[in-house]
Amino acid sequence: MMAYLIKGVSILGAEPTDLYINDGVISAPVENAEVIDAAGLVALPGLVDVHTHLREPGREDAETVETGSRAAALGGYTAVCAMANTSPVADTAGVVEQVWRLGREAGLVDVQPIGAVTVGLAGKQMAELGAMATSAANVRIFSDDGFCVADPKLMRRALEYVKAFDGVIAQHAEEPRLTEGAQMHEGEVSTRLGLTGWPAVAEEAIIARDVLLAEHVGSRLHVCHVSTAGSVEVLRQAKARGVRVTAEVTPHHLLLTDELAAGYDPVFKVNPPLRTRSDVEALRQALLDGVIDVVATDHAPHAVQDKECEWAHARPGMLGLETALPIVLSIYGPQWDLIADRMSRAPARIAGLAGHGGDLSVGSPANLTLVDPAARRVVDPSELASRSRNTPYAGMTLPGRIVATFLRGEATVLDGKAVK
Ligand SMILES: NC(=O)N[C@@H](CC(=O)O)C(=O)O
Repeated sequence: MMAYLIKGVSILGAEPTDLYINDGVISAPVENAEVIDAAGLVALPGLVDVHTHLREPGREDAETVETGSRAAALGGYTAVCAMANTSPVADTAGVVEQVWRLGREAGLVDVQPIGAVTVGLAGKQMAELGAMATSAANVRIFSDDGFCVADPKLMRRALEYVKAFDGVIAQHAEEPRLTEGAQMHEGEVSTRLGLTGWPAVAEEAIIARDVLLAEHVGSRLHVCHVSTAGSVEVLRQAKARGVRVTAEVTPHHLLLTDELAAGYDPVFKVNPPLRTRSDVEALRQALLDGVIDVVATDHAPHAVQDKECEWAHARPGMLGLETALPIVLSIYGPQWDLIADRMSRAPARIAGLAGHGGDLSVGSPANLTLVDPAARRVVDPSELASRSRNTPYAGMTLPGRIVATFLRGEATVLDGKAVK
């Protein structure tokens, strides 16, 4: 294994220093290390995504574990949690072990499978959560993402069940009766465009119900892709009462608004939908306050035929892994400690991923990324490592180039390029 000397790097914005990597860990100085000139670069703990769609098994035309892992490494990630809405659904020990094994084989990031809450994501019958938890994949997060666990009795039972192994239910909060036929955020713009609306209350009502259920049974709830100002208020109150709830926001909900639907370009169709400017402002503040714990990408690759079609027929979802850090940097600037917390430490804690989200001290696992905050890059969809092209940021100039990423001391990205 190669040893590295990362020369003159700023750890989380501190004074430049030399960082050595040897034998998979941050080490004391060693001889014969490969020197990386890191003047002007910032070292962060490797990013961790609690919400990634890798599409394998089933939709390898949109993404595979390997292509998604490469996109993740290029985005500065060292671990991603793979959502269960594959085909077949990741609702058995067999499927989660398959995804976990594919992640190991790709060897670019740690791929931690998420298990489905219900069989086939159908919301009727609880999946074998225990079997997934005790499998080689060691599943701790369970989610029907793409669908809401709408049945309150089933949600309660799932919350109770995962307590036995300190698991967490990650809820896609969407009251399905309130979003039937929905195409975009319900508001002024949807009225103008004549598209069926997805009202904010459909998200807020489920979060309100679920924090009460989690409180009642004393279990852990995680809320996926929070998108409205009202949801932030529900979460703020629940946290103040001590409910064990965590929440994520996506880069696109921190940046984009429903006005973008006006061109009917399906690249802006996503679930939950892009909201209003005041929602965006509330989400930004909530991430600062810690009411929202993490930035999660909800990286949702889709094949061309599923995206480049009429708005109503297009699948919802956007790419996220390769642009997340630049988007966050463009919003918050060089607040490195905040970025490290919301994109690495907190997600590693939620997902129970020991070895990630560390402090880069000597002896700790060398999971880290080097960023050039001064570099700017125009997003070119054809240059992305993802197998899909559905980025909403095409043509935008974003700050922050990911120069290198290390997974347990092995370089996965060097000079801004994937090593394998
Ligand atoms: N977030 C999305 O817009 N899409 C997700 C699933 C979903 O939440 O609908 C996907 O898997 O494509």
